[in-house]
Amino acid sequence: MLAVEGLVKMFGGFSAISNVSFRVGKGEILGLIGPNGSGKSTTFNCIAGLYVPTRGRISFEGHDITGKPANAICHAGIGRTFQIPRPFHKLTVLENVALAAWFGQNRTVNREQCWRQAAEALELVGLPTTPETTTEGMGAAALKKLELARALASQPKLLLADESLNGLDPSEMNQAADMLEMIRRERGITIVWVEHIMGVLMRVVDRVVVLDHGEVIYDGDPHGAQSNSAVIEVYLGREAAKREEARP
Ligand SMILES: Nc1ncnc2c1ncn2[C@@H]1O[C@H](COP(=O)(O)OP(=O)(O)OP(=O)(O)O)[C@@H](O)[C@H]1O
Repeated sequence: MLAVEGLVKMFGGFSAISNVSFRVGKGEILGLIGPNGSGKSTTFNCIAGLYVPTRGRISFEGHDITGKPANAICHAGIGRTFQIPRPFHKLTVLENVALAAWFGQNRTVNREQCWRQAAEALELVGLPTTPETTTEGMGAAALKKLELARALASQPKLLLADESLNGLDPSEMNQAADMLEMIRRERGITIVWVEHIMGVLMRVVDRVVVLDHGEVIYDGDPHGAQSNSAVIEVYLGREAAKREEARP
């Protein structure tokens, strides 16, 4: 469904990502992980149309989307969440999501459809669908759900979920992971989940791509990643990797 090939992004003379390639199959949940500064957000932003890649190719459902702007990427069927939710606080929760349905589908749906799709998205993430609910007093977990509902309202085929667990406590993290799994199950949406908290993610992803210094160091099943010495090294340090290798 999504193919990223030889992606390079330079900021001046610095390569934030130097050679990133991976594929995402329809219906998959892929975890894109790596330590701080490994290039996850840069890769994500190249796919979502916030950055124009320096080199490489990104294709979605067989169409070249490299360098297309964010609105065109969204209209093509790729929805995204942001690490820091920034809803319009002057609008109600339902209005926030209805607006995302309207602009996310390039204004091709009518008003009634927008309200209905907004209510469906809110229901799916477990937020109130009542027209008078405001964003006032919403905590981190509820704001993340609203962010997810806004992305879902644009009716994406592929959802790019950016560090959805940031700022959540352990039980909220588990709920958020379960929710992504439920979204795939209920809506058949393919998901790329960018995250740096490895544990919870491993439970629900089908495959992980691990980045380090802007390159892919592992692409495979989650269990394999947990025993892969290169992955252990970047997460826990060289000594932990040696101990792991020495284990009988
Ligand atoms: N706009 C920019 N200008 C210059 N350097 C940048 C820019 N954005 C990212 N970088 C650098 O590119 C590298 C990759 O950053 P990126 O944010 O993609 O990593 P990340 O894996 O998402 O990290 P984190 O988990 O901390 O969000 C880092 O060294 C970062 O400092």
